[in-house]
Amino acid sequence: MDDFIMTIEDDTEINTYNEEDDTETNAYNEEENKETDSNPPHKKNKNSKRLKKIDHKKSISEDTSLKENDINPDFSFYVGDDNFYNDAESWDFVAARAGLKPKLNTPSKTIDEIITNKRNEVKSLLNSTLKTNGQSNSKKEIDHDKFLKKFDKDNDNNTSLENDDEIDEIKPADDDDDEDDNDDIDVDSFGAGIQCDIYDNEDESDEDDDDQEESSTEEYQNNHEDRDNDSTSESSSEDEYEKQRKKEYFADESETINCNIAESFQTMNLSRPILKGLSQLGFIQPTPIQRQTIPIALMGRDICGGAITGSGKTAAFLVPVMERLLYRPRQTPTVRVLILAPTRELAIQCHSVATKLASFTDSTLCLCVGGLNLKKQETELRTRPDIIIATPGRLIDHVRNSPSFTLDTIEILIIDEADRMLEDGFSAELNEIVKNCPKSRQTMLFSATMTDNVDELIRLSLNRPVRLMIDPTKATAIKLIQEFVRVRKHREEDRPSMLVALCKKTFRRKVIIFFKSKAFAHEMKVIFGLLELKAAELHGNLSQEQVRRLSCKLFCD
Ligand SMILES: Nc1ncnc2c1ncn2[C@@H]1O[C@H](COP(=O)(O)OP(=O)(O)OP(=O)(O)O)[C@@H](O)[C@H]1O
Repeated sequence: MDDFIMTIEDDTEINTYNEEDDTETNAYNEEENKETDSNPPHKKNKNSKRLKKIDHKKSISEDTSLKENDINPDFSFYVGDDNFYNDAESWDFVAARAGLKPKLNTPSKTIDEIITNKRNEVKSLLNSTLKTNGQSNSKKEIDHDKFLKKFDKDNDNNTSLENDDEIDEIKPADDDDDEDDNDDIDVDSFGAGIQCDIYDNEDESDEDDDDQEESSTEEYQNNHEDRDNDSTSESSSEDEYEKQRKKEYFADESETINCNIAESFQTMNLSRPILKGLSQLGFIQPTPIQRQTIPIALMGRDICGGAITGSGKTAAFLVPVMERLLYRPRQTPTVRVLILAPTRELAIQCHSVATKLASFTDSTLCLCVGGLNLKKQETELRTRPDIIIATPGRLIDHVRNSPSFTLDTIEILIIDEADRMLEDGFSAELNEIVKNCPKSRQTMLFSATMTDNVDELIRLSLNRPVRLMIDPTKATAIKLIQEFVRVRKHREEDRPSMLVALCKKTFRRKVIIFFKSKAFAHEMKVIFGLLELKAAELHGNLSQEQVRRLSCKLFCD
């Protein structure tokens, strides 16, 4: 969408061209023209003589009248400072501006309008081609593959759609052996329900094997095995070392064994206002992560919690926080709890659960995320709310720029989606926040794929955290079936066309596709639109209003 908007904005810039400037230039040119007319005649003559000479040589076999028409004997080519502004004579914006004006006055189009126009254009083009080929009687659907090819050409895009046959040949990974025999045809395998670790191992060796000559295969395999053995023994000693480090870093399980007994919210010794808040949320029984986390968090221990998406991690950290806040000293308002989330959507979601949970308490909350009014937030922060729910960027903005706002009083630091926060994009911000919080705080990390990499966690200066991994053997939700399509390196350019084919033939409804970049997501949205596949894009370049409209559309339809 941005590409199109930028195009329109470029035009707008041209529109700012000053009429007065232009008039001045024209006036100036007229004067210059007069001066040019009065150029010394001898130079003209010299040039015309030279031209005539050349002309004479060339035109031996040509008609004389034609020659005279082609070459104007009065033409002069004089390169000198005086004549510099001669160029300006032809530099007339009138025509260009006249061409631009109607464009500029038209309202800017939405991406969907642009897609529809483009689609119609190509449709009519295809129809007319079919008619001229005498195939107009076949009222079949437009061949979308051809259409995409046409689109590719139009846009000089590197997306090239192969024949449908190729997509038909996507096979389960079990057929990998056959695939090697016929590499050109069946280069991509479709592995239904195959575990990823199998895929990973085979992928590497397959690619290597393809390039190996018969004679060198044995040697290669031997080397490979040797290397494997070496790396296995290395990794096993590394494992031992890591295990030891983890043992020293994390709290011993025996320390917390007595805590894992709470079967219901009532047996967790929670206060009435919290129990009321829970029942208002409709939470009757705690989920496994809540059952394990709440009692340990209430003891003030640091926690590294990992549980699958949708397992109730938010309430797992909010309940002990709310409970502890009931016993806080109330003389001076103080910011005591900081909850960090990687995105504003997650922060808003967390804030909404926290608000409901706190509705029977006197705890105060503040949402501190990008997109909201900075001044308003600053005023809210000055009231010293008990809990701040924030995204790292906006919080740092306040730490640096809001006078009198500090993190010195934080007693509990919670990092939601900690694995994402530990990624490079957030690491500098996270370090700065952690450095600004007091060392004596309680720290809790939660994530669906919680890391237990000691090196990463050391940065967050946890104090012998308790590791709570619910169902660590199951990396994903139980009902989730994972399949994969393998795209070989030399077929990378076919990735978009494969995706389109999958969405047209196999997964036709309610599909979410994740891309590595906003640009790619946008590009695919355009391609889908042109192919009459209903699709919407959702990424950080959209305004809050666009996201809200899209959410309504997605979830209310
Ligand atoms: N004890 C409970 N009883 C009933 N429903 C619950 C309970 N705890 C959480 N839920 C509901 O389960 C859903 C998922 O909860 P939540 O968002 O906290 O999960 P999560 O593990 O944080 O997921 P994500 O990783 O996507 O953030 C929410 O709709 C929430 O209202």
